Amino acid sequence: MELKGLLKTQAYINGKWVGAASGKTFDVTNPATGEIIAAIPDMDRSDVQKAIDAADAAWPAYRDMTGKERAGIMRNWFNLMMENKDELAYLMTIESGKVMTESLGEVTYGASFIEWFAEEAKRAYGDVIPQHTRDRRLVVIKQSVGVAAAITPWNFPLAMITRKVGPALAAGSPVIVKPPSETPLTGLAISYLAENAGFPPGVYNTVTSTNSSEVGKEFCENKKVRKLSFTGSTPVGKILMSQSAPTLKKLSLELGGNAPFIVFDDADIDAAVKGALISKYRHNGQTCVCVNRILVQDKVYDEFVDKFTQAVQGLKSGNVLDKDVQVGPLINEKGLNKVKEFIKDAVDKGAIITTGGKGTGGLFFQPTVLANATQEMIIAREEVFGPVAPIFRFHTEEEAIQMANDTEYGLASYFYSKDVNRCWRVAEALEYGMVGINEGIISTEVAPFGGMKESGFGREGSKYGMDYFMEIKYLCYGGVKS
Ligand SMILES: NC(=O)c1ccc[n+]([C@@H]2O[C@H](COP(=O)([O-])OP(=O)(O)OC[C@H]3O[C@@H](n4cnc5c(N)ncnc54)[C@H](O)[C@@H]3O)[C@@H](O)[C@H]2O)c1
Ligand SMILES: O=C[C@H](O)CS(=O)(=O)O
Repeated sequence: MELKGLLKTQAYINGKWVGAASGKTFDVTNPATGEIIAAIPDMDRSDVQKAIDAADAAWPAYRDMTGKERAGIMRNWFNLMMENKDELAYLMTIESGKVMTESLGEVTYGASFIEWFAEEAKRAYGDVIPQHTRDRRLVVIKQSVGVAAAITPWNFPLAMITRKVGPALAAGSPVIVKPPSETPLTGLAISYLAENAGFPPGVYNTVTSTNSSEVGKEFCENKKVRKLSFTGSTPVGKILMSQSAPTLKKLSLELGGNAPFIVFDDADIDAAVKGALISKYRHNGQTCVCVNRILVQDKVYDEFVDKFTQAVQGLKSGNVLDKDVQVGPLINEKGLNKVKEFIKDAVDKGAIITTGGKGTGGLFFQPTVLANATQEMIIAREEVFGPVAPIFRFHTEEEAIQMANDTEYGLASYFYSKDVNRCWRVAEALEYGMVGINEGIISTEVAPFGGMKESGFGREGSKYGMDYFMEIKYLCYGGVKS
């Protein structure tokens, strides 16, 4: 696979490809090989201010377009992403270490948000309200919120961007994207496709920087930015929320998780093993909705541990560019060391490694299963963000729900049971924004993605997604002669 023109090494502001005013750059490296892929602009606040000014200047004309006109440009962009799927996936794999099959899947998943919101752009319906007096007429309209900034994480270099800019662009809001310094190249590539799709200059902007806290402060403090949508860790989400208070910035926060995966004794165990495997080891365990804790009812605990261990041992490692490889590297040393630290803590507190537990060179680590896990272990309370599955034992439904909810996070959760009444009871009792019932993969553009508690607030995708980038305005017409 060769790069045919989607490797962009400059940032994209106001319809132009530019470097940092300072001339500074930073390297993007391949986590699977350690090789440098490219050097790209290391921007500061003055560069970001230029992007914000360009977006603000483009806003009036863009918001005055009809939803149908915006939809046409978005449809072009969706088509270009799909036409360039292989090259986008290749770029994503070499900069993120995501195995090729998952990168191909992410391009389709990420592009689906543009397809979905191109359609939603034509349906930003308001209301006509039956008037409360004879001489008035009441109408509600929805309008673009204004310039929207997006800060995104490294684990989904394309989909976390399109899940934000899709509703914004559909609503008539120009965007400034700050992709992660670990994986910015895919974001720059889709900026090039956005340019070719026909977005007017200033409507779509991408700034690149290792000075993420400075960029974040500019987004929070600059009054021209009306909306900030962030996806990343909970600690950073809290920083942004406190920084946004002085300007009362509209916020959407998609933050960390600690997903429970409950297996009841009436579950289809083979289906539960399959669901837990794909949900846990997707992107090497580096997704916010990956299973972080597997809770298995006493009667089926040993059967599940045995079958799940065997399934994990069947996962194929190797060259992440090969389409049959399922296990890639961790994103960096910090991620690798966190995995090792969590395993050591668990083993010191009584966990038993049934498979894995060792590094295999570089940033690669064996998919690992820990039996005999307990609530005292760090891995019970924090997302490991790596290929480690701790398996906890429980006795009653009430205990399972208590264990599952015993966390400050509330993003995704999963459980397997064939008892319909139990399914309703448990689904309603789990304190999570999303619940997979006999299913380990739940994310889709047609359903609302998001969490509660310290996993953040707001929803992305679905018919609800655009409302986070729109203002609701009430018009009251008086003096109407009946
Ligand atoms: N809820 C979701 O949809 C979702 C999706 C993906 C990842 N995540 C979470 O993200 C985390 C992993 O991603 P990560 O390591 O990139 O997270 P991170 O919070 O370290 O970084 C996310 C983004 O924020 C930027 N950033 C870092 N510090 C900042 C600051 N002080 N001000 C402004 N921006 C700052 C980074 O450069 C990056 O672009 C995990 O906790 C995972 O659960 C959540
Ligand atoms: O890691 C976070 C992503 O939101 C996961 S998913 O691709 O949306 O399931």
